[in-house]
Parts: sequence; structure tokens; C-alpha cells
Amino acid sequence: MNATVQPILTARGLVKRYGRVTALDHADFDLYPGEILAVIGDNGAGKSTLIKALSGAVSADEGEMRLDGKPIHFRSPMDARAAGIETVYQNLALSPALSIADNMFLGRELRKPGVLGSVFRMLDRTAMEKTAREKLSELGLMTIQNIGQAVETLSGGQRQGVAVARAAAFGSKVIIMDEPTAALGVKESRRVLDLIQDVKARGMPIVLISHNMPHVFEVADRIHIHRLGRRLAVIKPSDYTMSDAVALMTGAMKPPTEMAAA
Ligand SMILES: Nc1ncnc2c1ncn2[C@@H]1O[C@H](COP(=O)(O)OP(=O)(O)OP(=O)(O)O)[C@@H](O)[C@H]1O
Repeated sequence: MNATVQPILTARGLVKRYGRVTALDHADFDLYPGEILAVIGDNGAGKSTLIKALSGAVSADEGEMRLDGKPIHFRSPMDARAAGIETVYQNLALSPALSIADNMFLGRELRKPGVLGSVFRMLDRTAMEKTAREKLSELGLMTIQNIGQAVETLSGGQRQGVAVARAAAFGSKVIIMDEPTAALGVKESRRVLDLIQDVKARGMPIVLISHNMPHVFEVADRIHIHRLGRRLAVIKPSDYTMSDAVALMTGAMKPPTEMAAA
């Protein structure tokens, strides 16, 4: 990575303990502008906990995080969202019975102007549907014809598309995706990977947590390897094979010391 480019999101020395379990053990993290950074690691390595700390879902016991060089202290995912970090969780957090448009705006609905406090104002359904349609079409998701359609009637890939479009629509700085292709078939995974590339092409840096090595090696610019609660190394997919990456994350291969600073 070019030494003159400053990372957009960093963490230094994050520690998170759950009773006797140390989920994060002085973990570091760096995300650079415009990149897709994959985070890989064995089960229980602490990937989800790292991502939860970065997205405000858990607060670390120790360590510091910075966004655009400024210290951040998130007390909730709402804080992280307000700072421009959007997360697409594994369980998607979509409401199946609500429409695509309603899901896009869940928790931040547009309301019509009025004299009463914002909670009492009428929802501006037309504006939400228009914006939802624009956002989905920007990302080439116009196969979803009916914006008023309930999310439960969509395929897994389409649902993931809505979740990604929502993150892309509201995330101004960083998008974090936790296993976005885990529950999808080959064709649907393909579309979601294309979507991730589209979001990147629009200049948005992405953190991608995945166990799927072919997907990681296809889309990632760099790969953060997490092991035993901390960052073991960062590699470029062009410099290593998938088996090397797996060997590193399972401890079968030791990282050369210079790799840890990549
Ligand atoms: N809420 C919690 N309470 C207790 N222990 C937890 C909690 N969350 C995570 N842990 C523990 O912290 C460690 C790291 O878990 P984490 O989910 O971050 O790992 P991971 O790398 O995301 O794993 P996986 O790939 O299996 O999802 C594990 O030992 C896990 O059991």
C-alpha cells in the first residue's frame, strides 16, 4: 500500500474479553480508501467480534479506533451508521413482511414536512419508493421490478442485493459485509460479488468477512488474516495461493515478519 495514502478506518490494540474468553487480543486493523479488504480466519478467531467493534455492536475493553484519522467511540450501531459505517450482517436484518422500499429506509424513514415532531409526521412513501428505485437501479438491481413487493417474496440473492443497496445508499465512508454469499447458490453469489465490485467502483471501501476462499481471492485487493484474536498478517491475493492463506490462518504456515506490516 502506498505509504502516502492514509487509512480511512483503523484499529490499534483492540481487546475484547467475554469472561475467560479473549475474543480480541490486541487486534489491529487498517482499511484504505477504495479497497476491498477481506477478513479471513478460522472459526472463533475473532473476526465477527472485530467487525462488531468497528460497527458499534460491541465496545472493546481496550484499544483505539479511528475514522479518517479521528478517534471514534461507538456506543451503538446507530453511532457507527451516523459516522458513515454501514454493516450488512449475516442475518441481513431485513423485515420479511415489509416491502423493498420500506426495508431500504428501515429506521430512517422519510417523512413529509409538517408542523408536528418528526415521529408524528406522515411517511413520505412516494419519496422512499423513488429513492429506493434509484439506488437499486444504480447498482444494476432492476430485476427487482416491484419496489412495493414484500422482501419475503424475493430470492436469497435479491434480498442480499437489497441489503447491500441499503448499505451503499446510506454508507458514506465504509461498508462492512459479513459473509454476504454464505447462504447463496452459485448464480446468486455471482450477482452479489458483481454487486460488491460495483459498490467498490463507486469509490466505497468495503470490508468483506468470508470463509469462501475463491470469493475472497476474486474480489479482495488485500486480505487481513485474523488468528487467535489478532491480525496475523495482511497479504495480497496476487502474491499468495489460497492454500497459503488457509495455512496461515490455521497456523500451519508462519508469516514472514515483513508480511505482518503489509
Ligand atoms: N457474546 C459472546 N459471549 C461469549 N463469548 C463470545 C461472544 N461472542 C464471541 N465469543 C467468543 O469469542 C471468540 C471469537 O468469536 P467470533 O465470533 O468473533 O469469531 P469468528 O472468527 O467470527 O468465528 P466464526 O468464523 O466461527 O464466526 C470465540 O471463542 C467465541 O466463542
